[in-house]
Amino acid sequence: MSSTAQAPQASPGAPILRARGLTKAYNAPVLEDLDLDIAAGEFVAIMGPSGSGKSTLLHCLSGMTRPSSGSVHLERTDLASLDERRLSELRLSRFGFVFQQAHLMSTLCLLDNVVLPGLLAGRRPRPEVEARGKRLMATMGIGELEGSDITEVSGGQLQRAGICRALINEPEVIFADEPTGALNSTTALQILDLLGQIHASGSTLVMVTHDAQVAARASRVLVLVDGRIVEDLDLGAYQEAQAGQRLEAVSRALQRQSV
Ligand SMILES: Nc1ncnc2c1ncn2[C@@H]1O[C@H](COP(=O)(O)OP(=O)(O)OP(=O)(O)O)[C@@H](O)[C@H]1O
Repeated sequence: MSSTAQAPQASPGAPILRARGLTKAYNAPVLEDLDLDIAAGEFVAIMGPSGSGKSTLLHCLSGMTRPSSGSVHLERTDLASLDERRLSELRLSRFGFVFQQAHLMSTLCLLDNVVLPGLLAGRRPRPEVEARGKRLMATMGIGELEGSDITEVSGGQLQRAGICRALINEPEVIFADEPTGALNSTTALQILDLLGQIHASGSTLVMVTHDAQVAARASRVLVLVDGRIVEDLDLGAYQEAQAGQRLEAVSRALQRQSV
């Protein structure tokens, strides 16, 4: 087991995620010396032009990609201090992932797909994991589809199952990359409502989106341009009901950056 470098003792209200000097380059620089704190319970939307580094930022924050330099801490744990096995355990047990496509396994029924990360984590007995999977599927409105093959259900139902799978290990942070990008507008709204409920229940949510209307659901919007955060907008100042004002604030921030 590798040693786990730890940051100084976290104080109350300390960020759940903290990036310092985060830099990532492939052939060219993608993220440049980025500092970011995300507090527990925040719903952060990451926006910006195509190629600005949104997905790369999400991947670095979630330990899917290692930064070229700089650090990412989950509470007191420095992700860079973990070897691949420990990093993968951390991702499995403490993070949940929702992608544009649910990427479910075609050889498993929906329930078996949902519970798979719970079984892999090995923290709870199978019956307990299955009971949680069934509860999640019922909450997400797909309880009757437990035994269904993934080819028998709609894109929205697949995405609901993908969200259940992301929640199976009760993650501290849920990362979503364009979670509604492949859905029609009605289904997208339903999925956004579900993500909103998950946030309202206390989860931390970090979501990449191209869509200002989607970002307006967040409590905070980051605008990324050329790998730098050029706008950090607090939407928490607006009440939930002030949807129009939230959307205008996001649109103004994007216009300032000509995104
Ligand atoms: N694995 C990789 N190998 C090489 N280059 C990469 C890799 N991942 C991303 N890039 C490059 O990094 C840059 C930023 O990509 P990224 O996907 O983070 O941007 P984005 O803002 O999410 O874009 P989009 O909105 O189009 O999805 C792009 O130029 C991309 O080609």
